Amino acid sequence: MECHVYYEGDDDPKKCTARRLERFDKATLYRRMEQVPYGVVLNPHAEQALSPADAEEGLGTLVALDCSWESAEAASFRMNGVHRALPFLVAANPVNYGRPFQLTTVEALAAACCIFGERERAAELLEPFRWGETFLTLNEEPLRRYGECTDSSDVVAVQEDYLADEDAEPASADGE
Ligand SMILES: C[S@@+](CC[C@H](N)C(=O)[O-])C[C@H]1O[C@@H](n2cnc3c(N)ncnc32)[C@H](O)[C@@H]1O
Repeated sequence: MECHVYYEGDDDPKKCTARRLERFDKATLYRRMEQVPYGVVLNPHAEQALSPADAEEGLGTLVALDCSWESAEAASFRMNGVHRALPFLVAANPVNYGRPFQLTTVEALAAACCIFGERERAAELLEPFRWGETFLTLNEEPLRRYGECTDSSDVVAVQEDYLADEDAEPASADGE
Protein backbone atom coordinates (compact mmCIF):
# COMPACT_ATOMS: atom_id res chain seq x y z
CA MET A 1 0.00 0.00 0.00
CA GLU A 2 1.50 3.34 -1.05
CA CYS A 3 1.21 6.10 1.54
CA HIS A 4 1.11 9.76 0.53
CA VAL A 5 0.71 12.82 2.73
CA TYR A 6 -0.21 16.39 1.92
CA TYR A 7 1.96 18.28 4.38
CA GLU A 8 0.57 21.56 5.64
CA GLY A 9 3.49 22.21 7.98
CA ASP A 10 1.59 24.09 10.69
CA ASP A 11 2.14 21.58 13.49
CA ASP A 12 5.10 21.08 15.84
CA PRO A 13 7.77 19.64 13.49
CA LYS A 14 9.42 17.74 16.37
CA LYS A 15 6.23 15.76 17.05
CA CYS A 16 5.09 15.46 13.43
CA THR A 17 4.55 11.80 12.53
CA ALA A 18 4.43 12.49 8.77
CA ARG A 19 7.94 13.97 8.76
CA ARG A 20 9.20 10.95 10.65
CA LEU A 21 7.54 8.65 8.11
CA GLU A 22 9.29 10.52 5.31
CA ARG A 23 12.62 10.35 7.14
CA PHE A 24 12.29 6.56 7.39
CA ASP A 25 11.24 6.34 3.74
CA LYS A 26 7.78 4.99 4.54
CA ALA A 27 5.61 7.74 3.00
CA THR A 28 5.92 10.52 0.44
CA LEU A 29 5.19 14.10 1.51
CA TYR A 30 3.86 16.85 -0.79
CA ARG A 31 3.88 20.59 -0.19
CA ARG A 32 1.55 21.29 -3.14
CA MET A 33 -1.98 19.88 -3.28
CA GLU A 34 -1.91 19.28 -7.05
CA GLN A 35 1.05 16.92 -6.66
CA VAL A 36 -0.85 14.54 -4.37
CA PRO A 37 -1.88 11.37 -6.25
CA TYR A 38 -5.43 10.01 -6.43
CA GLY A 39 -6.29 7.54 -3.68
CA VAL A 40 -8.38 6.86 -0.60
CA VAL A 41 -8.26 10.15 1.31
CA LEU A 42 -8.38 9.74 5.09
CA ASN A 43 -10.76 12.51 6.01
CA PRO A 44 -12.41 12.61 9.46
CA HIS A 45 -15.24 14.77 7.98
CA ALA A 46 -16.14 12.29 5.23
CA GLU A 47 -19.68 10.93 5.26
CA GLN A 48 -18.72 7.33 4.65
CA ALA A 49 -16.68 5.08 6.93
CA LEU A 50 -13.67 3.28 5.49
CA SER A 51 -14.27 -0.42 4.82
CA PRO A 52 -12.45 -3.27 3.03
CA ALA A 53 -14.66 -2.51 0.00
CA ASP A 54 -12.66 0.70 -0.58
CA ALA A 55 -9.32 -1.04 -1.10
CA GLU A 56 -9.78 -1.31 -4.86
CA GLU A 57 -11.30 2.17 -5.25
CA GLY A 58 -8.07 3.74 -4.04
CA LEU A 59 -5.88 1.87 -6.52
CA GLY A 60 -3.53 0.79 -3.71
CA THR A 61 -2.95 4.37 -2.58
CA LEU A 62 -3.69 6.03 0.76
CA VAL A 63 -3.61 9.79 1.26
CA ALA A 64 -3.60 11.73 4.55
CA LEU A 65 -3.45 15.42 5.39
CA ASP A 66 -0.84 16.31 7.97
CA CYS A 67 -1.76 19.55 9.72
CA SER A 68 -2.74 20.67 13.21
CA TRP A 69 -6.20 19.61 14.41
CA GLU A 70 -7.09 23.33 14.59
CA SER A 71 -6.70 23.64 10.82
CA ALA A 72 -8.14 20.21 9.94
CA GLU A 73 -11.56 21.59 9.07
CA ALA A 74 -13.62 20.03 6.27
CA ALA A 75 -12.54 22.64 3.70
CA SER A 76 -8.88 21.67 4.08
CA PHE A 77 -9.48 18.19 2.60
CA ARG A 78 -9.42 19.12 -1.09
CA MET A 79 -7.33 16.18 -2.28
CA ASN A 80 -8.52 14.22 -5.26
CA GLY A 81 -9.89 10.78 -4.40
CA VAL A 82 -12.38 8.71 -2.44
CA HIS A 83 -12.87 10.40 0.93
CA ARG A 84 -13.44 8.14 3.93
CA ALA A 85 -13.55 8.57 7.72
CA LEU A 86 -11.99 5.99 10.00
CA PRO A 87 -14.39 4.30 12.42
CA PHE A 88 -13.98 4.32 16.22
CA LEU A 89 -10.35 3.66 17.15
CA VAL A 90 -8.28 5.16 19.96
CA ALA A 91 -4.99 7.00 19.72
CA ALA A 92 -1.87 5.51 21.31
CA ASN A 93 0.42 8.51 20.84
CA PRO A 94 1.45 10.32 24.05
CA VAL A 95 -0.31 13.60 23.10
CA ASN A 96 -3.79 12.10 22.66
CA TYR A 97 -3.47 8.69 24.33
CA GLY A 98 -6.85 6.94 24.62
CA ARG A 99 -8.75 9.62 22.71
CA PRO A 100 -11.10 8.24 20.05
CA PHE A 101 -11.16 9.39 16.41
CA GLN A 102 -8.33 11.96 16.61
CA LEU A 103 -5.42 9.90 15.34
CA THR A 104 -2.00 11.00 14.19
CA THR A 105 -1.17 10.69 10.51
CA VAL A 106 0.78 7.46 11.02
CA GLU A 107 -1.97 5.93 13.17
CA ALA A 108 -4.58 6.79 10.52
CA LEU A 109 -2.51 5.30 7.69
CA ALA A 110 -1.74 2.18 9.73
CA ALA A 111 -5.41 1.74 10.68
CA ALA A 112 -6.44 1.95 7.02
CA CYS A 113 -3.80 -0.66 6.08
CA CYS A 114 -5.19 -3.02 8.75
CA ILE A 115 -8.77 -2.54 7.54
CA PHE A 116 -7.54 -3.35 4.03
CA GLY A 117 -5.96 -6.56 5.33
CA GLU A 118 -2.37 -5.27 5.24
CA ARG A 119 -1.35 -5.67 8.88
CA GLU A 120 2.32 -6.14 8.08
CA ARG A 121 2.41 -2.84 6.22
CA ALA A 122 0.71 -1.22 9.23
CA ALA A 123 3.36 -2.60 11.59
CA GLU A 124 6.10 -1.40 9.22
CA LEU A 125 4.68 2.16 9.19
CA LEU A 126 4.47 2.23 12.99
CA GLU A 127 7.92 0.75 13.53
CA PRO A 128 9.82 4.09 13.94
CA PHE A 129 7.49 5.19 16.78
CA ARG A 130 8.12 3.93 20.31
CA TRP A 131 4.33 3.78 20.96
CA GLY A 132 3.62 2.33 17.51
CA GLU A 133 3.04 -1.26 18.57
CA THR A 134 0.73 -0.04 21.34
CA PHE A 135 -1.59 1.41 18.68
CA LEU A 136 -2.05 -2.06 17.21
CA THR A 137 -2.52 -3.80 20.58
CA LEU A 138 -4.92 -1.15 21.95
CA ASN A 139 -7.08 -1.44 18.84
CA GLU A 140 -6.54 -5.10 18.07
CA GLU A 141 -10.16 -6.22 18.34
CA PRO A 142 -11.85 -3.33 16.48
CA LEU A 143 -9.23 -3.41 13.72
CA ARG A 144 -9.77 -7.15 13.27
CA ARG A 145 -13.56 -6.76 13.26
CA TYR A 146 -13.55 -3.82 10.80
CA GLY A 147 -11.25 -5.82 8.54
CA GLU A 148 -13.81 -8.65 8.47
CA CYS A 149 -16.62 -6.33 7.31
CA THR A 150 -17.93 -6.26 3.78
CA ASP A 151 -18.88 -2.62 3.41
CA SER A 152 -19.25 0.71 5.16
CA SER A 153 -22.63 -0.07 6.76
CA ASP A 154 -21.14 -3.22 8.34
CA VAL A 155 -18.27 -1.12 9.72
CA VAL A 156 -20.72 1.40 11.20
CA ALA A 157 -22.66 -1.45 12.83
CA VAL A 158 -19.47 -2.78 14.46
CA GLN A 159 -18.52 0.74 15.53
CA GLU A 160 -21.85 1.02 17.39
CA ASP A 161 -20.63 -1.64 19.86
CA TYR A 162 -17.64 0.49 20.81
CA LEU A 163 -19.61 3.74 20.96
CA ALA A 164 -22.17 2.06 23.23
CA ASP A 165 -19.34 0.97 25.57
CA GLU A 166 -17.99 4.55 25.60
CA ASP A 167 -21.45 5.89 26.57
CA ALA A 168 -21.87 3.22 29.23
CA GLU A 169 -18.58 3.99 31.00
CA PRO A 170 -19.41 7.37 32.60
CA ALA A 171 -22.91 6.14 33.47
CA SER A 172 -21.59 3.16 35.45
CA ALA A 173 -19.03 5.36 37.22
CA ASP A 174 -21.78 7.77 38.30
CA GLY A 175 -24.18 5.02 39.17
CA GLU A 176 -22.58 4.04 42.49
C1 LIG B 1 -5.01 16.39 11.63
S1 LIG B 1 -3.57 15.50 11.20
C2 LIG B 1 -2.66 15.62 12.71
C3 LIG B 1 -1.28 15.07 12.43
C4 LIG B 1 -0.32 15.19 13.58
N1 LIG B 1 0.21 16.51 13.61
C5 LIG B 1 0.82 14.17 13.40
O1 LIG B 1 1.96 14.52 13.67
O2 LIG B 1 0.56 13.04 13.00
C6 LIG B 1 -4.05 13.77 11.23
C7 LIG B 1 -4.52 13.23 9.89
O3 LIG B 1 -4.71 11.81 9.99
C8 LIG B 1 -5.91 11.45 9.32
N2 LIG B 1 -6.91 11.07 10.35
C9 LIG B 1 -6.79 11.13 11.68
N3 LIG B 1 -7.90 10.69 12.30
C10 LIG B 1 -8.76 10.33 11.33
C11 LIG B 1 -10.09 9.80 11.30
N4 LIG B 1 -10.78 9.55 12.43
N5 LIG B 1 -10.66 9.56 10.09
C12 LIG B 1 -9.98 9.81 8.93
N6 LIG B 1 -8.74 10.32 8.89
C13 LIG B 1 -8.13 10.57 10.07
C14 LIG B 1 -6.38 12.66 8.54
O4 LIG B 1 -5.78 12.67 7.25
C15 LIG B 1 -5.87 13.79 9.42
O5 LIG B 1 -5.75 15.02 8.72
